[in-house]
This record gives sequence, structure tokens and C-alpha cells, in this order.
Amino acid sequence: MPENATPLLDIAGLTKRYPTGDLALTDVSLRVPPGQVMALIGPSGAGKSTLIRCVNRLVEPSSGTVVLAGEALTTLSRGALRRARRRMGMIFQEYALVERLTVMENVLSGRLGYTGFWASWFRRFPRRDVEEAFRLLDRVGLAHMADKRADALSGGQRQRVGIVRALMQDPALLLVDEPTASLDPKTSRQIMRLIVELCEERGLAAIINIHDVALAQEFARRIVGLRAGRIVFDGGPDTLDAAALTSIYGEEDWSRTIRRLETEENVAETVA
Ligand SMILES: Nc1ncnc2c1ncn2[C@@H]1O[C@H](COP(=O)(O)OP(=O)(O)OP(=O)(O)O)[C@@H](O)[C@H]1O
Repeated sequence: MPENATPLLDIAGLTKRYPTGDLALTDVSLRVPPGQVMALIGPSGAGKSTLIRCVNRLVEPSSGTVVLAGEALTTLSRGALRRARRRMGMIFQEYALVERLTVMENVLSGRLGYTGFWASWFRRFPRRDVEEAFRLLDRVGLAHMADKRADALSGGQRQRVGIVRALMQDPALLLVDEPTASLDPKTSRQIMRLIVELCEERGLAAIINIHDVALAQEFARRIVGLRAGRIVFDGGPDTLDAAALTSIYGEEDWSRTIRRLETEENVAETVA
């Protein structure tokens, strides 16, 4: 990013110490320009989830600042934070769908930050929200599942619903926490491809916490490596070589990990 470009997200000097004494993040600074899809990698316990959750204050930072589109999130009151969170769509590993509700109801719950509580309670969503939900479900190949209960879906389908629900918020930034952790390799690639395509289509930035280095390399334009709560790598996917991987994960034989992926799959071909 050019020095003078205004970032969408500007994290400066972020430190998080949990009440248990665990120091999860130390002085992390990171700027994400609009529309950039960034992968966050690092060993277990490096602080990836903590960093993502400090951005929308699901976890309260101990010190440092998080600024989204010019607004300092770290000092917002509860009400103001609730409004600011509309601009950040969160996608979780475990889908976090309400099992007994339909796909459509789960998707529309993405509008809860906009629709009043009682209107939501009585499921009175504006017509344009319902239309947008159908459009997005169609985009991810799930329009025919709108009336199915969430507990009838496969893992890949659930993650697609989670993605659509996050998009219903009309966010500027997606915070994605291990989106493929419970999925098979083929479905994982389809989900990553879908997230990246949707970000491109909608000019969305994303921070994707992902364990799979090959997937990160294939789909993200920028890779940030965390180790023990500090950023130790920040560069393009092509610069993630054995030395960089060693700095993130420690000594290991990386020759198999950094092989190029051989096959291209067509995400449109199957709805997982
Ligand atoms: N709620 C919590 N209370 C206390 N310590 C925590 C809490 N959550 C995380 N930690 C600690 O903070 C550090 C970073 O954890 P975090 O979950 O952010 O790492 P991670 O890189 O996302 O790991 P993983 O890849 O295994 O999910 C770890 O030492 C962890 O034990």
C-alpha cells in the first residue's frame, strides 16, 4: 500500500493480555487497504483469533488502537460499537447458524443490526432484505435451499449460508476465522474461492485466519504471519518461502508445503 493511501483498517500498537496473564498480542500494527484480501497464518496459539476478535472488540484489547474507515473502534461506547460492527461481517469456523431456523431466517439474521428488535422478533423483514437474501443465496448456489432447516445442510452449505449472512450486513470488511477448518480439501478450496470472488465483486476487504498455508498462498494477495503474538512476516504469496515459513512456524522441511497446487477445480461445478 502506498505510504499516503488511506487504509480501511488501521491497527496500531495492539496488545492483548488476557486476565489469565496470557500475552496473546504484543504491539501489533497492521494497515489493510480497501478491497484487500489478507490471510493471517501462524502456529496454534500465535494470536490469530485474538487479533481478529480485537478488531470488532469481541475481545477487548489491552492497549493500542483499531480504526475502521476513519472511526476509532477502541474508544466507542456500546451503542456506537453496535453500529460500527455493521461494517464488519464475521464468518466463523463453526458456522454459528441457528439449527432449528431455516436458511432464509439465518441469512436474514444478518440484518439484525439494522432491523429493530421487535420487527426481527416477529420476523418482519423489509421486502428489499428478503430480495437481497434470495439474490445472495442464488449467487452461492443455495436459492433452492432457502426453506430448509439449517441442521439439514452439509458443512460446505452451512459455510455458504454463513458467508451470505455476513454479506447481508453490507460490510466493508470481512473477519473470517478458520472458514475451512471443518471442511474436506475440495470444499475448503471452493469456500476460499467463493470468499475471494465475493470480495472482488463487492470491493470488500477481508482478514482470513487460516491454518492451511497452501490455501492462503493460492487465494490471498497478502499474507501476514504471526508468531507468539507478533507479526514476523508480511508479504505477497510468492515471497512466502522456506525462510519465511521458518520464521513463522520454526525449523521444518518446507519443500512439500510450498509445492504449487496442481489441479484447478471449478467452484460452480458442485454445490458442496
Ligand atoms: N479467552 C482466553 N483466555 C485466556 N487466554 C486466552 C484466551 N483466548 C486465547 N488465549 C491465549 O492467547 C494466546 C493466543 O490464542 P489465539 O486463540 O488467539 O491463537 P490462535 O493463533 O488463533 O490459535 P489457533 O490457531 O490454535 O486457534 C494463546 O496463548 C491462548 O492460550
